[in-house]
Amino acid sequence: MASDPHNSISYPYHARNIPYTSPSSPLQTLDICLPRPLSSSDPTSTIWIIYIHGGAWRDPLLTSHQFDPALRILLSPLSQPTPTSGLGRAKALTHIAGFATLNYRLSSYPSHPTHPSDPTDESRNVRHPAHVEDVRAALEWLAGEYKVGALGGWGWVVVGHSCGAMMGLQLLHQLRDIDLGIERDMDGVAGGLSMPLGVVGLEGIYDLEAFVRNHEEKVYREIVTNAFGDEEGWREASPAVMGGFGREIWREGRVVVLGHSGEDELVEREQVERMVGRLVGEEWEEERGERRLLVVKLWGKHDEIWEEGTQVADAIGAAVLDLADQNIPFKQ
Ligand SMILES: N[C@@H](CC(=O)c1ccccc1NC=O)C(=O)O
Repeated sequence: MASDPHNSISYPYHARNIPYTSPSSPLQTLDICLPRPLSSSDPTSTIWIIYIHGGAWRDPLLTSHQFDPALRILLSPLSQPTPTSGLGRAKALTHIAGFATLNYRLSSYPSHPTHPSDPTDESRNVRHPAHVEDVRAALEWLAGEYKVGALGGWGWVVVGHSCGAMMGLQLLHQLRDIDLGIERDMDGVAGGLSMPLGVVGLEGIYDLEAFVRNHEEKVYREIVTNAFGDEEGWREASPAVMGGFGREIWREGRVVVLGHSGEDELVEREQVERMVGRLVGEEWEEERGERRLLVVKLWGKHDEIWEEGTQVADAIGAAVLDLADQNIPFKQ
């Protein structure tokens, strides 16, 4: 563990529960980890990783901590059993300046067995686009505070699990909408925040209509209606339906990693297939090229993916190493 002689901060440095809005609810907070002093992470060769947890937009027990197992693995890559994956992770870590894992306001969940939502608690009774607006607020805070996605600062990759994967892509829609009417400068930065260099989606939901149609259990319709209102808004919220990830809109985009496990008991494979179809239709390339789509097969159940952590770490590693191999400066 290194330490900084000037202010005795030790590394890896962790800061938790930082509010990113003002006023802020306990859910509008984020956790940060810096593997080394930022002065030792050059923005031309390092990026930030931003994690968005899952939990069907409503589960109060799934939080920013969902990223902790993967973070632990990424921070100590050589302590892992398989030397080859350890080496890959070690190399990936050299290209990471910081990690942020986000909390965001949730939709209601009055039937939760241990932590039911109270109708007077605004932070547990929101509807789309409030969840992703919180994610955007977190990014704006990171841009102001840490120069993530800011001019002269660091590029970033957004990573999400389940509904968090959908939110990562919806965030691009949000940023694009802010962009409309705003002149982009030479470095592609508008409104003080650039688009990400990449997206990693794991066990993701990408098409709400298909998600509800593909499951008989009525909880699926409940979850989606609760988070998005009635059906007329579902298509517009679904990244696999709406697209908008092509070169002309997402100019900075260079890598997308989509992972799905055949053992996922909650989210069906068709979700990732629809998203892949959309991206291929927008000129993302599976084999090679500068807009790379990596589709990875994962193992384990829906939540086992983040609980176990190695596959989250390796999907992030794959995105980071792909960016590094493209040999284009990461800088914003
Ligand atoms: N634990 C969640 C369930 C959940 O997360 C979920 C259920 C079905 C399909 C996807 C899910 N999560 C996506 O973020 C709940 O209690 O609502």
